[in-house]
Amino acid sequence: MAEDGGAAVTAAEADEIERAAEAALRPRRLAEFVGQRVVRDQLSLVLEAAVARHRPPDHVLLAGPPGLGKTTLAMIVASEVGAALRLTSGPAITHAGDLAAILSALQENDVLFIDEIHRLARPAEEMLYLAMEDFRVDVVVGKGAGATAIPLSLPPFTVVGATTRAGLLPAPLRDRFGFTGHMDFYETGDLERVLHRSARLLGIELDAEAAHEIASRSRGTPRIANRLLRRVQDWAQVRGTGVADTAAAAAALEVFEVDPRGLDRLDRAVLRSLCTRFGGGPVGLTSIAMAIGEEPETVETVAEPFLLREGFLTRTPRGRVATAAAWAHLGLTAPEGGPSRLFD
Ligand SMILES: Nc1ncnc2c1ncn2[C@@H]1O[C@H](COP(=O)(O)OP(=O)(O)OP(=O)(O)O)[C@@H](O)[C@H]1O
Repeated sequence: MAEDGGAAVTAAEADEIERAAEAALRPRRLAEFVGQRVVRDQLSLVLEAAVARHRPPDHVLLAGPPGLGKTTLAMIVASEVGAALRLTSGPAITHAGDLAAILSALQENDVLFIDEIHRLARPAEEMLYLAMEDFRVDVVVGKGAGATAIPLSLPPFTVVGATTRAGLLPAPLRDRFGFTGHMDFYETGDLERVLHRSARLLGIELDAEAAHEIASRSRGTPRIANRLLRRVQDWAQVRGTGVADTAAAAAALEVFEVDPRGLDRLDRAVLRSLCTRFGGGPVGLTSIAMAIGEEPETVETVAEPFLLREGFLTRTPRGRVATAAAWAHLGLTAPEGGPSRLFD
């Protein structure tokens, strides 16, 4: 049976199982964090300097596509400086009052992780500037003309913000971060190291060729690599020899519809709609998202960065355009004078 057991599980339970499996594989210290050498070196300097000065580190912004390790790094920041971590997210803070409650409960040196910080509501954003710069929050008491702002000073703390869309952050907020780490997709070799580490933690025997096969189909993303490893583990235990070998990897990846270039259903749906419904583009992101029944943000943050990087898609001022590689990958013929003409 698969790791989520034979009994029916709800979608929420399945999510919970995935989250727990993910949490068990998180590196706890910077030295265990594989890849992202530039960000790791920069962060290591910032954290060591803060520890030497006995002061909380500067606020840190982590930018990059989902699943590259932003939450993991936020946890590492807290553990490296021996601080407690508080977690929240932009969408969870619907009123400035929610943020005021979180800020006023902070203890000295705490690390406050704000995921999807680009989705903070404007009044909360303004409150955050003040808190990050002056360690102060104005608590508004009363309503209308009688409302008064009572300043409340906060202990020194560190904000670690994560965003998939750094461009959406207003400049005043971006400027309050002393350090921005730009996270990029992982090289296959780094993902192989992530997989070997995860296999050890999961108690799976993983051979080198299988690790390479899984890594090269993981879209440069450790979260995906770990998820595929668990599916290969399922296949190996149920249908194979128990060892995550090349046969298990190839079979499991086929079952879960991950193609040899690492494209999954969403990626292929984006490319297919671009080619077959919109003649290869140019077409707007919203039209593509509507055609495949997805949110524009999902297409933009989950599928598009990988498709751009792999050269299946380009962005032009008039919209998204499928490249010759996209047509070829789908086994389709580009229209006469097709994509190449569009790049003139
Ligand atoms: N450098 C790494 N080394 C080993 N494992 C990693 C690394 N980066 C991420 N992971 C693993 O990938 C998974 C996803 O990481 P994480 O949740 O930190 O990503 P994220 O960037 O915060 O994603 P999102 O923004 O979607 O929440 C975790 O299980 C973590 O163990």
